[in-house]
Amino acid sequence: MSSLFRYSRWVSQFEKSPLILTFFSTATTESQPSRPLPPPIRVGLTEYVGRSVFATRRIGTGELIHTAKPIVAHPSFSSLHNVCYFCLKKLPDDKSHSEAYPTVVFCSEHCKDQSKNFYEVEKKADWSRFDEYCRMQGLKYPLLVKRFASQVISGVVSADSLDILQPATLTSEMVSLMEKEFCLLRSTFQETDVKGEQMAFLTKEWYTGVLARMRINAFRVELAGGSYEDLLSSAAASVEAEVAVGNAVYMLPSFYNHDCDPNAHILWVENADARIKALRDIETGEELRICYIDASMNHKARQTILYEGFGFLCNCPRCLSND
Ligand SMILES: C[S@@+](CC[C@H](N)C(=O)[O-])C[C@H]1O[C@@H](n2cnc3c(N)ncnc32)[C@H](O)[C@@H]1O
Repeated sequence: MSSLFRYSRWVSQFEKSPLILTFFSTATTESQPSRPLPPPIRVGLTEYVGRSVFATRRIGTGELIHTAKPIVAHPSFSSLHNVCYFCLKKLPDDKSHSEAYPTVVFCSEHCKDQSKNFYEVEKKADWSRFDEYCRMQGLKYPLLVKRFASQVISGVVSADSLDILQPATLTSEMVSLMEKEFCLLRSTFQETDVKGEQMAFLTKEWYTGVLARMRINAFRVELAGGSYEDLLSSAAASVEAEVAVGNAVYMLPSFYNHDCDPNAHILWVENADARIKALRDIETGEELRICYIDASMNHKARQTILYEGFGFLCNCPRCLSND
């Protein structure tokens, strides 16, 4: 069964009954963090832009709508030695290190424990050729696929767990450019004692299907820092953050469509756990949208980036009014 077919099947399930997705996420009243409430949102179909997220009650400006843990996250090359290899939290200076890869550091026993299964698989292999190729080509998503494949081999996630996400349309040229990184990924696992049947999912079709989803759904994780609790400070800090510490894919945040004048905002305070907050009052039934890009750019620049990076012509009210 092809990935495309599986994706279409999910879409037709949505058409029959809009699904309320609550997994990987919690909503809390910030004063009562110990009693998580279901998030005040549902995922449903829109007329023109596939699935989207809708408010199930009125949401106030600045409200934390929900949080989301990554399905898969990986530090960027430049952050490998100063963030936690699992949660991307900045390491204290005495834990940061300059030694060459493969040394990696976890920020806590909890993160080490969470990583135990996939890291046992990952560290069996010599990743130098794969990593060097990705570094030279400036590729970031193959690192996420490497981590996802290690998670699948270790049995903590299933190989089709990202199939529900919308895939990018890949040209045959894009697919052929992926050949080399795919072969390096597979041969690196093949050189270990991982059994053939544990790697049976690792086909070129699987690889391109996962990468097609990451191209559209992965977020650049930019940490705002632990001291920013108020919404405006967090938003400003996220824009000013020097560099992204890594990339991550989430389930629920992947259903938010884009708007150049959004009513919601995604931010990261101290690690790759995402927070979605309301930027203004949102009415029951209203669609929630975030901004995928720098909204301060002009209309033409925004349209170009959204088309080239995400493959769509933005239909938000701001773009439709040529602003
Ligand atoms: C991260 S997904 C959002 C969820 C998606 N609608 C779905 O059904 O899974 C991004 C994709 O949604 C569509 N999309 C999001 N925002 C849009 C917008 N403002 N205008 C047109 N299409 C949009 C595009 O197809 C884009 O590649």
